[in-house]
Amino acid sequence: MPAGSDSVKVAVRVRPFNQREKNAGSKCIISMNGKTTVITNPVNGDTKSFSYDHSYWSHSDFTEDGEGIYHPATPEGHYADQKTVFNDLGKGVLDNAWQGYNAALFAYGQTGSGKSYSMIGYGANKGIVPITCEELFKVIDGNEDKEKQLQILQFEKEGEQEASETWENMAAA
Ligand SMILES: Nc1ncnc2c1ncn2[C@@H]1O[C@H](COP(=O)(O)OP(=O)(O)OP(=O)(O)O)[C@@H](O)[C@H]1O
Repeated sequence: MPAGSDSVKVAVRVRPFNQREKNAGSKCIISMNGKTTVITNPVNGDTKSFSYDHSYWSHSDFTEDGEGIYHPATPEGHYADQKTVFNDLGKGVLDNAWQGYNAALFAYGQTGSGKSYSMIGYGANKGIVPITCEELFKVIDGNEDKEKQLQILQFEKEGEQEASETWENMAAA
């Protein structure tokens, strides 16, 4: 990554309770304050704090607009929506890619924790990958004087390249 910016960024995101968790009367033991994530032991109230580059509160305090997109319920609300996550994480990866740097973004977490939601998104709530692709093609399409080649690789299993497609902009004069 360019001088002056961090080479690695780590972010944590907490999703809303699913129906099973709601039915079970679950209590959220995570709280977030700025970049800090705090876990509270429900038995004795002990807390442990961890600091990351970003701690995203997406557990509550959101509202759904007419298109089905989730936003903070109030202008000063701390709910982290998809656009916020893209602006903080995806945009930097894209900017670095344009400058010729290799960049990688991966999601880690247990099943159902929200990896696909953040990376791909569901319905109108597009995740980092589709927003990044939109931005990528906006720039490529507006740059008709240059020849560009975009290669999409999909890895299903470690080390195994399942599919490879090449998209070329041959508009160069
Ligand atoms: N930030 C969020 N806001 C609203 N809903 C969310 C959020 N993150 C996850 N969800 C919802 O939680 C459910 C589980 O999320 P998701 O499918 O992304 O998990 P996953 O980690 O990719 O799971 P798996 O490893 O099993 O594929 C989905 O119904 C998704 O819509």
